[in-house]
Amino acid sequence: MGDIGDLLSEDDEEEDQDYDFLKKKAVSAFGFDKENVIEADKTRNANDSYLTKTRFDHYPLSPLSLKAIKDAGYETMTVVQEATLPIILKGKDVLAKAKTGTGKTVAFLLPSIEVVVKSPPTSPDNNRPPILALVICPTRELANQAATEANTLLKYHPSIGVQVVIGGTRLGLEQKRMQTNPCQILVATPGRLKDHIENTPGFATRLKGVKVLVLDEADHLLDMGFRKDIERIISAVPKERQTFLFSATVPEEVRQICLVALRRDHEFVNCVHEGTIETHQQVRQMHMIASLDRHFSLLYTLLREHIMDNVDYKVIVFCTTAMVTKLVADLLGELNLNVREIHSRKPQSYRTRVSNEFRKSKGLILVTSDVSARGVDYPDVTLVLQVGLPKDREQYIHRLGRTGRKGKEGEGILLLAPWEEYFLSSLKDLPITKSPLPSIDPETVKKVQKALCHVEMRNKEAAYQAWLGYYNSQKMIGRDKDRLVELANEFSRSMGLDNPPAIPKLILGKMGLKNVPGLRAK
Ligand SMILES: Nc1ncnc2c1ncn2[C@@H]1O[C@H](COP(=O)(O)OP(=O)(O)OP(=O)(O)O)[C@@H](O)[C@H]1O
Repeated sequence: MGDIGDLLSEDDEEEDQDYDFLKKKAVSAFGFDKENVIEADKTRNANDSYLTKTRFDHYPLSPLSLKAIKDAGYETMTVVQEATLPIILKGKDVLAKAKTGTGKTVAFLLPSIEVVVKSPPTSPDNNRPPILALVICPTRELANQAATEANTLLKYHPSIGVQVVIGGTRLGLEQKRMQTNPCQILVATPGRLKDHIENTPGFATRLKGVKVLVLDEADHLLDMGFRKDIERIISAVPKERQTFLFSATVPEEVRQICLVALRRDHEFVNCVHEGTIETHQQVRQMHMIASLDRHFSLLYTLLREHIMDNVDYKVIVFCTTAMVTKLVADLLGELNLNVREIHSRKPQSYRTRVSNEFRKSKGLILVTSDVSARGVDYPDVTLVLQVGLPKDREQYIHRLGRTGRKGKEGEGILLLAPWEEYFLSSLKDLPITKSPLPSIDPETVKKVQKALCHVEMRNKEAAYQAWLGYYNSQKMIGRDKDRLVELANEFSRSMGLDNPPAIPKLILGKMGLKNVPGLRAK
């Protein structure tokens, strides 16, 4: 993504759709009132455990799948698996809401594999063998992760194959793999799937065999810039199919939009009981308010304290954009912390390698943009630190959900500037408490300032431009352009710059910031 790409959030966010129009269209088309809402069994989940006592062999699943489940160490079903499997096995569409880290991937993969197992084998001379199950994920890491989980479950199904199509890899390589290897199950990111529909000979024919469509992180797929791609994908698969939409968050406005993908008699399985919180009780949530000029020193202090208190520390630091992520990673590296970075400006091979390394490691800090906000399953993360305004409440919840997985404990800190404090009103139902700021000794301030001097100027320029683009798109901040520029220049000073970097006129034009006082154009 070029410079302009940084003005958008990671996923090419488009202008918010006109929800009212879509809501009316969806409700009139499908009759929202037909939806049947099922609350997962409350009694089982009294202590907020993610596991039930129900064994997988309680259900008529393929013995080969059960064998793989046993090998994977999955002894009993999680709440969402127990709640959705019987409904899916009855052939119904499902919209499922369940907390982060509670096994949603297996919940949709297991029944998808059952559909494949029960489908008649394709004749070997069919050079367009049908793709029977299509799983859509919003990010590349998530697609790779879901494919890996699928392969775990397919351990004893040698004739069933999973393929992955994601951006950042050569289209031709993916075409070859899908042609030469079994591909009854395809896991894809929306943009790259659309590429194949439009450019891979015979691919559209193969999609006509789809019996199961899964939208993982469904609310994200339906509300961001993905919408058009998702609608294109839905039009490319048969209407006669089962559809599963899964997420840890299902905001009301998305409930309506889900109807463009689901049958009117679908079931809404809600594993987050009414009146309970959408985050995990065992995850301690704090927020801190500090002026921008203290953020880098505070971040360093908080990380050092966490490292000293947790020998097996494993930290994720979320930043607002790819370029701010790069700046923070460079700074923390200069401060000799053990840091890796993942964002959209890194090549896919690098992202995959770092993602796999972080999954297996402890004693590591991953600085990342929202490409790692949802779904990625990194075991034993001890702290999630969110620096600056999350895109919205849902993104805060998903980011926090990178810790506290599988019932484990965890910690979340949200670091905001005073003018970002309004965001907390969207979290008021969550157990997030205000934490006093740790004391920052003058030596630390000096050390951070010195480290900042070693961060390349072009990284600071890119971070400044991306910062401006991000906050320009946040309604509460971006609507007062003069104030936005004042705040951006405060951010510029926090990077140690005496003068804010100049920004190309074209970019300023795109942002609607031409001639705003305080900006330098080039
Ligand atoms: N029945 C089970 N028993 C034990 N562990 C399980 C079971 N099912 C899945 N898991 C494991 O639980 C972890 C979390 O699963 P998964 O990543 O699917 O969570 P999720 O609900 O999709 O989270 P998110 O909302 O963040 O996407 C994974 O490591 C997975 O292997």
